[in-house]
Amino acid sequence: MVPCSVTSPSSPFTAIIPRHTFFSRSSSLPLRRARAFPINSLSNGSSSQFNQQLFRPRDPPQPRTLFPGGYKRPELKVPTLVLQLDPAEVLSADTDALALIDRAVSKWVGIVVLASNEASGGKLYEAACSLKSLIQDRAYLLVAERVDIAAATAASGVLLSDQGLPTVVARNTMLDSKSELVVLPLVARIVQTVDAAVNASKSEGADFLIYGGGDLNRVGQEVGSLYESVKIPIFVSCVKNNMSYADASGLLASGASGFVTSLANFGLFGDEFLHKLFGTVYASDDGGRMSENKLNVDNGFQSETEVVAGFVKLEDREKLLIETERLVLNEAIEVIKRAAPLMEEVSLLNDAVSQIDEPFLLVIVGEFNSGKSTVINALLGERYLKEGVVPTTNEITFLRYTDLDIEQQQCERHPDGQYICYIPAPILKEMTIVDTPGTNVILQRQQRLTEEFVPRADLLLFVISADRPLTGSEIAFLRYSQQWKKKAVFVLNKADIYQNNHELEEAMSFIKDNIQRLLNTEDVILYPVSARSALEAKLMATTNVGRLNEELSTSDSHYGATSFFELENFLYSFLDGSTIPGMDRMRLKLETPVAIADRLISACETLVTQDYRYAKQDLAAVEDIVNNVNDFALNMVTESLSWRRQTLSLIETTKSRVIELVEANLQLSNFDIIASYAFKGEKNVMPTTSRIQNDIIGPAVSAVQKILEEYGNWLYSKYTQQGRLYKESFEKRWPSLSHESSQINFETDQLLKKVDQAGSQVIDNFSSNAVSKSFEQEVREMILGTFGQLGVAGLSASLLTSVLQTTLDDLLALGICSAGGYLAISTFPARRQKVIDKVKRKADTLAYELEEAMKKDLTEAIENLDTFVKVLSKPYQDEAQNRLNRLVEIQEELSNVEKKLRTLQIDIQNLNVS
Ligand SMILES: Nc1nc2c(ncn2[C@@H]2O[C@H](COP(=O)(O)OP(=O)(O)OP(=O)(O)O)[C@@H](O)[C@H]2O)c(=O)[nH]1
Repeated sequence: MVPCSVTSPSSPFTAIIPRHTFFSRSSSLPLRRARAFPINSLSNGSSSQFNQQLFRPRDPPQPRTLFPGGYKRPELKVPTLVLQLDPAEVLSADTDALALIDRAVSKWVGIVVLASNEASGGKLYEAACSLKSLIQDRAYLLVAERVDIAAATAASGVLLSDQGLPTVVARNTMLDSKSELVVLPLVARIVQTVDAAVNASKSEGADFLIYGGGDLNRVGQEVGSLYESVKIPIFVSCVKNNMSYADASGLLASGASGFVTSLANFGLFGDEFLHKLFGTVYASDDGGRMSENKLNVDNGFQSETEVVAGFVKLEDREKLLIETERLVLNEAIEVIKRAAPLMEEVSLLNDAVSQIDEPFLLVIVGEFNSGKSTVINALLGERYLKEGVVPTTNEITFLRYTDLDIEQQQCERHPDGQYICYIPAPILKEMTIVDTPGTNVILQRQQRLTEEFVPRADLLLFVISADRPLTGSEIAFLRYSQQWKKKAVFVLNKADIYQNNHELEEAMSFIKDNIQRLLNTEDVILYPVSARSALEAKLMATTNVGRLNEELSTSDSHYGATSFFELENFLYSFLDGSTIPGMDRMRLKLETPVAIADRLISACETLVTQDYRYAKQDLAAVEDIVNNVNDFALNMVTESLSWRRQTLSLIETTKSRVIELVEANLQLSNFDIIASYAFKGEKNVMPTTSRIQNDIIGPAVSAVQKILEEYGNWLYSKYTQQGRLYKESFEKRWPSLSHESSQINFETDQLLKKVDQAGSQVIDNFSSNAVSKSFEQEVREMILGTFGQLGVAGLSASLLTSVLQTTLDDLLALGICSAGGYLAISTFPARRQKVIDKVKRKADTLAYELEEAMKKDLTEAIENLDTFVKVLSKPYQDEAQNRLNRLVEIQEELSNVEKKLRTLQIDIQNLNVS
């Protein structure tokens, strides 16, 4: 199957979806809430066990982040429209239809469902691919029924009919098909009845429902009746209905999260209709229910959204700051992604940015059994969380506020191991409390879950148990949390176990001193409490939480309980924006993402600096290899000297032997013999000449030829071997680049081919025959010169006899011209010397030419090698240089964004300064 050419493989909003968030409305109050059951019963009921099994976090094949506890959950802003499309509509060449889809997803539509409508698999696949590239990340794309096609096209999920696959099977099939998925696929179900809706939302774990069509009044009523029992979004199918404004607003008012529309119907709505519809919904006040939606709706039609809960009700100044912060942090995210594309922890920052205006997160941490759950229960005034001597908290548990009574509270269990529980405790109006698994549990997963969560905390409440104050693992955890610059408040719980005040004070000062040393600060807040006593006291007292603290703090004499209320007072003052702790709280909230960004940026800087150093080293290594040719050349020059010496000495020896022979043979005593050869003409070779040629020069030439051949081979093997060494060095150091350079390989191989050997050419051009001939010519000229002066009278009889037949005329002429024998003969040594000089000159010239030619061969070989290395090194050099340039740019970007973060930090610190 040809893969979709769609670039974005993940669901929309991936970048801003917090891993723990189950639809953004859970970040405040759910739009629809199920009937509540006690939190503890979640782990008791059989259906919940089934759920636990279904939603057991899958162990990813490889950790994808530092926080491998689970997947991200997609986030959906409601109310929204679901656009149902037919494959034929998508594949038609109707540009108006495509433009309408484009308009729909750019503003009103959050989910697009591609109906299968009996289309062939191929058509459906094609339509899904086109749709995906058309809608991009602007809406979720779900394929009806066909999990295989949803998986193949990297759609966001699948819509199942009530007869379709079980939800969990569909989800797991999609997860299995893409091991690198970080965002959970969406699985929605079409239901036709109230029972089916309840079943699909609870035991099946569907992400949202589409309530089947039919009479809108009836459907509206049924959806309304589901309000209490189904907490996931319900969209009413109105594909076949002509929706009036009254119908649509009625459905939304009854609790529907939106409705499903066809393209044709959507075309009829018009912007005014939609503005009016959604505008009314947001403006209406139905006792809080609709206003709760406003927190989460921001896909184009909530510009004047008014946020309601706790700290999200921000002053203009804070709002402005948050906007600036969001911009800077988004910029930081981009820079981090560029600087360290593999740094998966950037998802932390994404999460932090997306939660920037969510309620304050008070995160309770501590070793297992230290009393975290009891502390939280005491804060909440009810035994909402399980307590026990064995580890009881296995998941990150978010406690959020609900104004529904205790019977209606509810928990949502997420596949990534997190609970979100809604509790009507007043403190939760102002902050979300997060219970975490103990940090020294044997199961590493729990420890990891807590560690992962630390960066997201706005304030850590560190619970230390009085029976084991400050253990090694507590210190390790504290150190870890400080890497994220987290502010922590310490609680010494179970203070009731101390026999007396002295013991307590001793423990307090031990803990304080150590924490002060560890955190390098004097400012350590430590409350000794007995959470158990405080909880018992609260439970015994009146249910009127408003009066409770006051009454207990004055009436209860138990130290632990009383001091617990001091902790509570501190936390409340922390929540009050008009107090100094309250201002601190705002700052902490704003600083949380900045601290994460800081940490990631500094990690990036370390990485980039390291990369820069590596790139520099690479560049230097390339230059070293290139420069090494000089060293190699020097060595070669030295080594080549011996070759030249050998050659020259051979020529020298030859020269000496020739001279010796000349001197021995060109004697006046055997002048007649030489002269007889001279006069016999060129056809007769003198014995001296033939000895020079055959015995001396001939063998010498062969010997020189041999040396030169060996020299050539030596040269060739040396520089090709060196060339290969260079090549291997490059390939070994940068294996990833070597396969790309096959063209380079070819070019460089050509360069390493044998050089033309000038030395051999010189010696080949040197002919011993020609040299002998020229020598003989010289001798002959010498004889004739001498003989011409001597005259015929000076010649011996034998000489005359031998020459008379052929050169009588000349001899006569010579004799007539002769001035005197003595004079003639006396010039003989000088003439012989001339011959010897000529022999010497000839030999020296040859020696010179050979030496130059051998040097030329060497130079050429070195130049070839130099060019070879330069060509070979070019891609490596370019790569290192480009990397270096890019890293310099990134360093600059990092330092710019860091400066902005600094400014932001100053602004946050000056939050109260107008
Ligand atoms: N004496 C005494 N015992 C306490 C106090 N607070 C909690 N405990 C007991 O300590 C045990 C552990 O309490 P939990 O609240 O479950 O501790 P936890 O830290 O939440 O435990 P995990 O969730 O398993 O990590 C329980 O038996 C509690 O009753 C206290 O103030 N005094």
